[in-house]
Amino acid sequence: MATHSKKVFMQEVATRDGFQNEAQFIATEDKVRVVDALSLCGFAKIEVTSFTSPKAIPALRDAEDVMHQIKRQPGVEYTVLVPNVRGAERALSCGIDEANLVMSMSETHNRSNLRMTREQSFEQLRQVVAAISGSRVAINISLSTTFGCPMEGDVSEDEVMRWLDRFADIGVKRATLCDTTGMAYPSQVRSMASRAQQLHPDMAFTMHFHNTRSMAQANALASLSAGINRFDASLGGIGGCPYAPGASGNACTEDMVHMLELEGFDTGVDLNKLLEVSRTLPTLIGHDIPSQLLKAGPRLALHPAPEYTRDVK
Ligand SMILES: CC(C)(COP(=O)([O-])OP(=O)([O-])OC[C@H]1O[C@@H](n2cnc3c(N)ncnc32)[C@H](O)[C@@H]1OP(=O)([O-])[O-])[C@@H](O)C(=O)NCCC(=O)NCCSC(=O)C[C@@](C)(O)CC(=O)[O-]
Repeated sequence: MATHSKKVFMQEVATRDGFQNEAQFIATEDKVRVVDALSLCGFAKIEVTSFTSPKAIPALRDAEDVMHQIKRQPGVEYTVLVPNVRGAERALSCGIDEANLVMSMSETHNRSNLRMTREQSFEQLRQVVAAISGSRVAINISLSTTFGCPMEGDVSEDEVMRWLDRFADIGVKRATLCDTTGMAYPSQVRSMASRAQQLHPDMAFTMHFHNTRSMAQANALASLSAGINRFDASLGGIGGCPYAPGASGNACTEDMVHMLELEGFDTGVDLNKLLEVSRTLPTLIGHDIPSQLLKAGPRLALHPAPEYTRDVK
């Protein structure tokens, strides 16, 4: 099952998953500046924004403007979050590379986040897939609460596989298994990842972890051991779903890249450039960020020894 490939695809989500959760509106030009800087860091994909209801997510109400103003770099895929047909129409008018569809594996979180039953969501997304299929725009489905729901508890593997089957049946070839509020743990991740790939060997899977309970890095390694090498992560570790109680920061991109590179994986991401962008975040969003690497530096960022060490005989 495990591919043992050393290539890892990093997919940056801070300007969508991170900024959606900020109380203070981030100016459009600042969002564009961050996306443009991230575009030069070596990511496979950047989730720029979301085409959700501005009443639900006021922080991203400038989605069209951001999409029209960013400077796209060759080799980077630009994706956006799409919850319904209206969102897809808006997104397609902006020349997206990928529509990242979203629905939850738990009924309660779907109702909370998207104000639809899962069946209603699926019907909306089915129409989106039918409209986009055959065009140059790729389609990904992000399955929220795959590893547990903060309101319902555990979600069974069978339930996740049932929805994966339904999306595969309508032609979706990319799927993200999302741990919305950091409930996933490594053996659960290995089991879910193995079964999903066994049932859908032609589907490209991504893992989307939150570090709510400090298990994101362990879960990333568990995913790799099960053969999944695509990861969403968020600059500075910011983010979370505003409609999931207890949601907090995503897996932090720089912390993950640092660990994966030490483990011999090729992430393609320039860690120094990334840290430069991360360093601008606290001022931009007006608060501290969870990033450990920004505080500590890479493991060989050494400190001068205290003067007195020279006199110790
Ligand atoms: C799904 C809806 C729209 C339903 O919201 P609703 O209020 O039930 O929508 P509606 O269809 O009844 O429409 C109400 C109004 O919204 C408008 N509307 C409707 N759709 C759109 C749209 N796309 N864009 C712009 N406007 C829209 C629509 O036109 C109408 O306007 P009005 O007539 O009142 O002027 C809403 O609940 C919504 O936008 N929810 C998104 C919530 C969200 O973004 N959550 C965070 C992202 S998901 C996440 O973070 C998890 C993830 C992906 O990271 C993975 C993980 O960790 O799990």
